[in-house]
Amino acid sequence: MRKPISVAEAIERIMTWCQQVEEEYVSLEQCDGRILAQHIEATMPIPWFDRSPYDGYALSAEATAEASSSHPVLLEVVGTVGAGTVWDGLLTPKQAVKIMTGAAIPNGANAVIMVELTKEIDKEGKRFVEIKRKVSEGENIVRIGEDMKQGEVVVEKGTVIHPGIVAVLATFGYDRVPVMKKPRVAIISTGSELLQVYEPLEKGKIRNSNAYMLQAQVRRIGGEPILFGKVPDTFEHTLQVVQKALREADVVITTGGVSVGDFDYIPQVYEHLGAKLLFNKVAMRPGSVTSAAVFENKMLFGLSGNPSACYVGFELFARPFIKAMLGQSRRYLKREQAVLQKDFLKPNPFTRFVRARASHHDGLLYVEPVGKDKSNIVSSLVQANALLVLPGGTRGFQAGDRVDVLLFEDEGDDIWR
Ligand SMILES: Nc1nc2c(c(=O)[nH]1)N[C@H]1C(S)=C(S)[C@@H](COP(=O)(O)OP(=O)(O)OC[C@H]3O[C@@H](n4cnc5c(N)ncnc54)[C@H](O)[C@@H]3O)O[C@H]1N2
Ligand code: MOO
Ligand SMILES: [Mg+2]
Repeated sequence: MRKPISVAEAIERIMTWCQQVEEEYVSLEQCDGRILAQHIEATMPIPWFDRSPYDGYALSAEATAEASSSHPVLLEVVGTVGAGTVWDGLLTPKQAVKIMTGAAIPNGANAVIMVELTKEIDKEGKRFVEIKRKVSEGENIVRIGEDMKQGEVVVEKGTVIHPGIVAVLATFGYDRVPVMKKPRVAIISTGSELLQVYEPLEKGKIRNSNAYMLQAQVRRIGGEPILFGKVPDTFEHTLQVVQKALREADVVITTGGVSVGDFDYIPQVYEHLGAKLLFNKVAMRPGSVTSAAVFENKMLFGLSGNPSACYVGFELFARPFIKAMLGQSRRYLKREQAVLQKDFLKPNPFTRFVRARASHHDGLLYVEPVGKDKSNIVSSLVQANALLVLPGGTRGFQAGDRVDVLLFEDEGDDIWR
């Protein structure tokens, strides 16, 4: 007899065994999608020199104090400076330097006027710029540190590196980027009925779909999946491959063979290894037989063989564990309230996680169950972007009811509620 525990209790038992992975360095070109292992602190102010945001003329604002359309001011243009070059002299109040966007402000200048507001005039072989309005001190100058101040934490560790963060890393000269090592996650499919996806079908056999589904789920959260293929349902074969996986990976996930059938060997494998069983029954549907055990500080997840139960088991248990290994605080599926769009009248003796599609309309989140809801179903995983959570002990829900949903693609929550 197996004793069911709640999902919350199962998560708690797992999470106490979680250890963060080490960090490693990858090139800037390869860092997107990885998880930052250190805070990124501004090592200098950005920009680090005063610069012009426009093409125009750098000048001393005082010289334009009396300028108007009836009394234009003429300043002598003593040079031109483009981005990347520097005008070395010291500007006097009667002078201006033509300046381009991104160029450093010359010494002596304290404002820039846009080229559209000026006219350049040639007089006795000299260049002058005509200015018909007052320019204030500091106008059109991007100041040192305006973007980022020295010492400021710009990106926190644990953040998934996205294109904007790549830009910040390049700005500070990160040629190599400290990221969390990817946890190596072994994936073992058990089942004598399983075929390679390319093998011809035979009566009673099916293709191994769970392995590839799990591989994609592991990748989606930043882990490194390692496929250990499929094993026939014998104790020896199953034990052997689990032992090999324990040697080579940080986390071991098996699918199938975890229930009470004659050829379900995962419970015996845990026992033979002397692994510490954390649970072997969770009060939930699908995936009530989901199990977890610890061997030499490595987590073994025994997920159901049924595809939808396997998918849900991964998202509820393996996902937060792997994300925590990666140092991410938002490790749990994001939970939100939504309006149910269709009746779901089945009673829920255990907490039920229904594959569903959530979508926003006019600021409200709506959710509807998708496809067939049995745990052996694959097709409903196509449309699902969320799980509808129907608490154990409830009798059924009607369209219009407020329900909880867990969102697959969201950044996630810090806590399991
Ligand atoms: N007497 C009982 N029988 C069952 C119970 C129960 O409580 N009492 N629970 C049922 C439920 S619910 C589930 S879920 C399954 C869980 O079984 P296992 O985790 O042991 O998985 P298997 O028996 O190995 O396989 C179940 C099902 O999934 C198919 N499968 C397995 N691996 C794959 C794969 N890699 N890719 C695609 N499909 C796979 C397999 O062929 C079976 O049809 O137990 C119920 N029975
Ligand atoms: O473990 Mo089964 O998927 O509960 O239906
Ligand atoms: Mg079975």
